[in-house]
Amino acid sequence: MAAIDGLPPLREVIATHGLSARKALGQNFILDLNLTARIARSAGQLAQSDVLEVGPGPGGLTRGLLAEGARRVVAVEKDARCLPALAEVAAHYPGRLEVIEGDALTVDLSGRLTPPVRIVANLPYNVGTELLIRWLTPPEWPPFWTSLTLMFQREVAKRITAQAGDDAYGRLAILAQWRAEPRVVLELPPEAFVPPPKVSSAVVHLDALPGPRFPANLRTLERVTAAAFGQRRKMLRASLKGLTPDIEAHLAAVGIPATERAERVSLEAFCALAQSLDGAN
Ligand SMILES: C[S@@+](CC[C@H](N)C(=O)[O-])C[C@H]1O[C@@H](n2cnc3c(N)ncnc32)[C@H](O)[C@@H]1O
Repeated sequence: MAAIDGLPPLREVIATHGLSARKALGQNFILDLNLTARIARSAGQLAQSDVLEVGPGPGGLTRGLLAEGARRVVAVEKDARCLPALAEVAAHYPGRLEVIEGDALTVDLSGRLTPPVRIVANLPYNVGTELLIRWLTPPEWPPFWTSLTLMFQREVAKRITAQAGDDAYGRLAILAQWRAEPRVVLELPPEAFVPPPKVSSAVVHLDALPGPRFPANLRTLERVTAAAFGQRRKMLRASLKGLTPDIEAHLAAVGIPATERAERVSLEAFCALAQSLDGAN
């Protein structure tokens, strides 16, 4: 029996195309089309947007995005075995799905997407974190994307949304919250995937801010937070002394106690410290 979008159910697609999940590619598929539709809806205004989907696999989330009205979807998939299944989705939605066989870490997408661009992905966790950092650190801001809606291991989702004082607070929270507005929109148990992974997952949605939340130079902010969180249990006057001999004066200038530890310092205070180190205050 056809699924709600008129295409075959995903279990049938997987059986027809012999898509046994490959661990090396982080393949944990979502086969429930109600769930992929929910994830697609959490990406926001799809009707006016081009969507970059990374890792479409057998096409469950792709179908959700198209059924929910995405203007166009450009999908990058590394596993060539998935291409025939994705071609069937493309035929069902003429002119709206372009599938690129390639590695999301190296593929050239220039000229393929028209703003506003929303990025949506259920990716292997390591690839997802690397891409998130890359999407948050382009040389120019605002970036080419309007929002990111990404599946992560629940622990990583916590690291992205953590506040000063939380155990999970660190460089990822600072970077994500400096340039974007992240929030967890959905939590998923292992059983939501086939095969089930060992850990729970969460979908994080990040809206790009028009400009950084507080002024700071990206490279300086990264240097400061790398040093501070590299030795997160140490007092800042110790963990940051490698940056400049007069670190205590800079800390005092921006009102951060020299005895404070990185995990208790707000994003705003880290930005002020970066500005002070750059002579901008
Ligand atoms: C967790 S599965 C999700 C598949 C599908 N989106 C879903 O929700 O059921 C991850 C997908 O990403 C693909 N993938 C893994 N590494 C990739 C990479 N570097 N570039 C593009 N796709 C990749 C895998 O082949 C797989 O199809």
